[in-house]
Amino acid sequence: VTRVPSELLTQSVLLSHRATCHPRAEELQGHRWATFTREEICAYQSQVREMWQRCARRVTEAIERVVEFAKRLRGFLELSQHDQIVLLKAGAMEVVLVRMCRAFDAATRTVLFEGKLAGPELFRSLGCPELVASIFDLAQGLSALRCSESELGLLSALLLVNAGQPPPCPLCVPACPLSIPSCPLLPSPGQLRALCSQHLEQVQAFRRLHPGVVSASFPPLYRELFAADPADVPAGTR
Ligand SMILES: O=S(=O)(c1cccc(C(F)(F)F)c1)N1CCc2ccc(OCc3c(Cl)cncc3Cl)cc21
Repeated sequence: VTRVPSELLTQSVLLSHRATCHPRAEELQGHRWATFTREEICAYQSQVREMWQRCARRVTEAIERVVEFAKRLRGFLELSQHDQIVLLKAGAMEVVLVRMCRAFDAATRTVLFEGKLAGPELFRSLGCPELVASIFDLAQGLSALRCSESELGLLSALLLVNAGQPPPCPLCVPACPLSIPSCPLLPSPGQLRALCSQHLEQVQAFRRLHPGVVSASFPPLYRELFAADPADVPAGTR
């Protein structure tokens, strides 16, 4: 096994992270983002299907950037395609959720959405205020850590590599030095997993309320990751 010096590894993870985050770090620094007007917020709040479609498109774009990040991680492309898909299906949304903290503004508790700063109320028409609140809480907690891009990149790589593994039980962590050190401030693997499950539940609830909308107007990757019918044949095996 070729041992890569840790600083080389960190450097390559940082470069992959920087190249696949949006907005880029330079755009976030010093840029004063506008907030939505009352009229714009009311318009977003009055459209249920359109808001779901907008968010599904944004999530899908964010996941596509995480896929690109993974492909640039040393060794990822050496994995079998099956293993690559397993890790991405289990971990991409967790990385998307962690990356959101970069676009969170702690002073106003708002997050960038379609070019402007949005509070949780903008997403009211999604019909899942608890999930939206939990996502904002996660972004707030992570942004309070003031992680560097390098630290976020390493955390993202760890989440992908550990994706699908059962979260370490509190009793066995001390005995297993290789697990992610439990840091009280970092989101626990269980917390991220719970957010992803809540999102999945909400998608199922939306599909029951609005039959046909997801299959007719959501991005194919979103459908494959979050709304695959048992009858669907996974794209990778077509
Ligand atoms: O749409 S985002 O640009 C977005 C951006 C800011 C705040 C939100 C929200 F919504 F969290 F406040 C959504 N985006 C980017 C990264 C991301 C991760 C999860 C996500 O889940 C949206 C969603 C869907 Cl698709 C269906 N049911 C409930 C939810 Cl929360 C969206 C998202």
